[in-house]
Amino acid sequence: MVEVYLITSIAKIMRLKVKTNDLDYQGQGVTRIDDKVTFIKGMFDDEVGIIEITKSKKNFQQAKLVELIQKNKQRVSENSFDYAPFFGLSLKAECLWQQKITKETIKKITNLDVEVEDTITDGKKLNYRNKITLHVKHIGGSLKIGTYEENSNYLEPIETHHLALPVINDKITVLNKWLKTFKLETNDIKNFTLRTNGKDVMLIIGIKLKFEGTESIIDELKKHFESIYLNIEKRSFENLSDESIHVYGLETLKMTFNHLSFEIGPESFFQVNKDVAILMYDEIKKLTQNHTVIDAYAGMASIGQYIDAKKVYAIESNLDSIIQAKKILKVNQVDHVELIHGQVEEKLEAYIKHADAIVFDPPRSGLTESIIELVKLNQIKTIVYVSCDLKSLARDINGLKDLYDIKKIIPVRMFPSTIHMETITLLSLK
Ligand SMILES: C[S@@+](CC[C@H](N)C(=O)[O-])C[C@H]1O[C@@H](n2cnc3c(N)ncnc32)[C@H](O)[C@@H]1O
Repeated sequence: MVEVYLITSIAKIMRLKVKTNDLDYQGQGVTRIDDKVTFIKGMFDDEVGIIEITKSKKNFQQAKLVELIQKNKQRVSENSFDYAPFFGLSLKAECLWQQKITKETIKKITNLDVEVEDTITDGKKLNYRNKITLHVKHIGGSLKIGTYEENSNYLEPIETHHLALPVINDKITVLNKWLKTFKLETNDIKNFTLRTNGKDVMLIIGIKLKFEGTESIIDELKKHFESIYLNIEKRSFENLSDESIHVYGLETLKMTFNHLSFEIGPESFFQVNKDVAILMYDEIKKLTQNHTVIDAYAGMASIGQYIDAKKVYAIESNLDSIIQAKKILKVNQVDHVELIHGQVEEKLEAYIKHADAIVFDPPRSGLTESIIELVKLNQIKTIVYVSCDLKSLARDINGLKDLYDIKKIIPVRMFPSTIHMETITLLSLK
């Protein structure tokens, strides 16, 4: 029985003492209060704490931790950040949680009981991201950079981003200092994206409009960055649109990736955690050895170039990635990869007959029904499905399960200390 009692009730603030018994897929402690499931931000499972209810709905409640009284044995710190809720949890517990939610999500959506393998990890907790976007807002009379709290427009100013590589943090210090010195009036800077190859740093300044003073800002920042782009907003409020204008220094950053190298532009897709991406690609390499492979959603065909396949057909819709990939194939002396520019939905049919394996690495939305039908129609033998979203992965497995068995499913701790992860699933034709 969960111990719950009212500590205070002033106006609408309710403080309760509770014990959690589960850790949900958002990394929040879970308990029941008056038969309502309650999710508590800041708590893990098996903890006692004083909480405050922040939202109450018919079937569930949302709460936040006010004071931790008894901690989970796997808690290694009481600190946490909105963008890194698992900062306080041990490596072991984080990996087990990834296995647990993988198993549960697959079971819930497909009704299949799967054995989930050990999580792939390099053991790092912090300072791994080679790309970070920081938002910009006027606070207390000056521009501040920081991250937005989830589902809010409150900007938390930061001096350091704990997930970013140290070289990026050096530049965050530079940006903070610069914003303090040059009291900018503009409301037109939306964000700063910083990308690095570990040495050089590219700054992408996201702006709404080119405003008076843009040139002098660039002149000032030139002293501190190896490469600068302006990214002018089109219609959406997405981080990067197609409108990136090179204004200073290197046009691309050279990124080494084991025996390969890549040129990263402001919009090229590249794995944000390079060391773990190499571990993930090593696993994909084992699963596709000597096959004729379609690398679907290929980016710069980085998987296709990395694996030991007889032949790879790499399909990618982003032209910039295809252009970069074309240049880099020569540099990497890779001749087994054929690049195909276009949507997987349109191009797969023409190439599927030549292949005996497909590597799918789609965006969060996963595959379309037409792609699943095409795969089933062609009875492709091996599918390696790399996913960054468990729900769409499970939905797609559900569509394939009458013809395919899950042979392996491995969580990949690509984004340590956060609730985000990747998985590699090996599916074989029955
Ligand atoms: C998760 S990334 C994977 C990139 C690559 N496999 C890697 O490991 O670097 C997904 C890629 O799919 C591309 N993409 C998104 N929708 C697509 C579609 N319908 N057809 C082809 N490519 C698509 C994106 O441009 C992006 O490069």
